[in-house]
Amino acid sequence: MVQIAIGSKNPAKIQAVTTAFDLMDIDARVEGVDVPSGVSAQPMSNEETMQGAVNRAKRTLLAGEFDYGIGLEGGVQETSYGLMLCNWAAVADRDGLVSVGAGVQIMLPDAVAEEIRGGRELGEVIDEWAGGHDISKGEGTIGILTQGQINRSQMFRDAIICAFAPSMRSKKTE
Ligand SMILES: O=P(O)(O)OP(=O)(O)OP(=O)(O)OC[C@H]1O[C@@H](n2cnc3c(O)ncnc32)[C@H](O)[C@@H]1O
Ligand SMILES: [Mg+2]
Repeated sequence: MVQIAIGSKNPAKIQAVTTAFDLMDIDARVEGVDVPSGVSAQPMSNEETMQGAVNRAKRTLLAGEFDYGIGLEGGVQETSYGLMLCNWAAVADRDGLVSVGAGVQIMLPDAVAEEIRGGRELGEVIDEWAGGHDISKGEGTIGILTQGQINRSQMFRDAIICAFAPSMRSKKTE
């Protein structure tokens, strides 16, 4: 059984890891560990969000006797079509290898984007905008904006599978 630590206690993130390993047919024990991301509470670019995921993955791996540390981070990226929601996954292993993968991206409504540009966190803004509570722990902004077609857990699940792909390939050639 593979021992996996995920650098968050957010249930949507923990669920994403569990489902990703189920889909990859890997027998895994998944534990949530609270670690700092080392980036802003609201990362403002793809690069900063990716760095947050990598920091969490590395720190999580050191938190116990784990085979892999996983970091998941949400953020935003300014584009010529407005502010996009972006999400990154990182996997760190005992050999010091780190790999990353990303989730689908979606345009944020102008009213939401303006609040975030003004310095607020998406989690709080989306709750207000959608009239919800702790949306970031459930369907997520992606769930709200896609009418539930894609939820935060599914989005991170795919990002994790992409981040884990190099490890899967190296296992096969061992
Ligand atoms: O406990 P942690 O793991 O930190 O979980 P989190 O929900 O805070 O998630 P992130 O730190 O990765 O996300 C950074 C910020 O963006 C918000 N956020 C990111 N993606 C979101 C989503 O899909 N829905 C709602 N809020 C989101 C989140 O609430 C934070 O304010
Ligand atoms: Mg956070």
